[in-house]
Amino acid sequence: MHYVSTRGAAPRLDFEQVTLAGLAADGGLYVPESWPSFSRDEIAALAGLSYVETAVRVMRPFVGDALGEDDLRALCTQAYGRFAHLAVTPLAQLDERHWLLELFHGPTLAFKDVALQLLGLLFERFLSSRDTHLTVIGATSGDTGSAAIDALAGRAKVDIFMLHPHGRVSDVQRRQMTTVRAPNVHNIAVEGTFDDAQALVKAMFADAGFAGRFSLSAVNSINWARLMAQIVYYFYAAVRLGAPERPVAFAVPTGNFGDVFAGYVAAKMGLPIAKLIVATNVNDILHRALSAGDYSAGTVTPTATPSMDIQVSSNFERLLFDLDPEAVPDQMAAFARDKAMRLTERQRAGAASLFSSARIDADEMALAMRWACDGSGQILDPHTAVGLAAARAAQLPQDVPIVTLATAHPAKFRDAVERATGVRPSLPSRVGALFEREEKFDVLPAELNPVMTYIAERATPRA
Ligand SMILES: Cc1ncc(COP(=O)(O)O)c(C=O)c1O
Ligand SMILES: N[C@@H](CCOP(=O)(O)O)C(=O)O
Repeated sequence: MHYVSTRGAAPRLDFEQVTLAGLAADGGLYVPESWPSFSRDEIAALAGLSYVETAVRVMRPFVGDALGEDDLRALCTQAYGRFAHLAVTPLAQLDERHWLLELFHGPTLAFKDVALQLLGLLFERFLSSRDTHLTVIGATSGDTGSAAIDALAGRAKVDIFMLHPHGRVSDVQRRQMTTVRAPNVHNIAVEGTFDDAQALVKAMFADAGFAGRFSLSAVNSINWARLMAQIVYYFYAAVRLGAPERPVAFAVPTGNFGDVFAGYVAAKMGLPIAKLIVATNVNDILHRALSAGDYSAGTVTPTATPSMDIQVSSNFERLLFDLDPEAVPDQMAAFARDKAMRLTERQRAGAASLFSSARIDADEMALAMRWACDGSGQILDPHTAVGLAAARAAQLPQDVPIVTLATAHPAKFRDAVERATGVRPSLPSRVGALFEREEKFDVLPAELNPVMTYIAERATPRA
């Protein structure tokens, strides 16, 4: 399997190279040259398999020759052995048609663990045979940062620099990052939004001198390996609910479009997905893009779902490329210039065949939380509640089960959950004594030079 850039001007890479590279040198995102395809029989044969076995079957075509099947199995066993639930990503039923896919049983209580626990091991594996030190730079609105730091803390040959928006993540999210004291972990709070942090990360990749000097890599979903690992749970859940015989719909609380793009890939591979429901909060660039073709970034409004307070949605570029590749370089140039661009007719029609979207405000989110709490005793995190509100509003045939991705544990957002439901969820013991540990982070302006200087002073140059 080889990978190409959405901008068409970066080298074609294999899986090992694409994992270590993160972002493409031309500013684009790597995607597989073609989608692997699963027959109905191959999908049916996933029934009854463990999460690890499902992961091996689904990811094998993407990994190609970079790892043998036994090696891939060993890494998955190690990664998912750290999850607090034997099923890794269990389903919970809310009523006769609504289900939750619980993705928060990993070490840092969010869906990011599913991919990042594996990515940490892939980095270690690929670096073990190379004389290279990796400098991982990432941007987080809270969850990617904590999951990436957990996955990389203390690993040899890697430093991680994680940028989060100062004062715009929950206290649990911040402490999960800033109380990790491994010497290879560096937390930077930027005085700006997540979009500012993400733009800084992309600008550092675009600086060939800097990227080359420090061997940069990425843990955000711009890194293909992140998305690959997220495809697995769509197969795992759909097969449990009757696929390939019965199509299943998924409602996905969305910010950077990574999680839902993994669902799109699952559909391209042959999984019968009736609909992918894109749920945004009031920062609704994706809802406007999918419903009206208008991809234009406004200012970011802080909400009770901070992980989705995003107006520049990186992985949307992968969808646009898949639907109309020639249009992408000009569209991205227009977006970089004007913070706005329009989808082509081909992109709109292609997206409409699988996606629907909804913009969920604070009241609708709180209502969904109370509905789940009163009806089935389930306490949802606010992001999951945004997904569920969109799922309940979706127009789909009655016999299609709708799975809402439960992307975080409610205890990560205790204040918002308590405000909506009156219940204050307690933190699972696996996160440790977060509130007793000392925090360490530095605050920097959201400007390229100070951030690059900070990193250059601490990172290990390429060997
Ligand atoms: C809890 C939670 N839900 C939803 C999302 C949105 O996911 P994505 O950025 O892949 O669209 C995030 C952040 O990525 C998150 O942390
Ligand atoms: N919500 C995210 C934002 C970054 O998204 P990613 O999936 O591209 O890493 C977060 O929690 O940091």
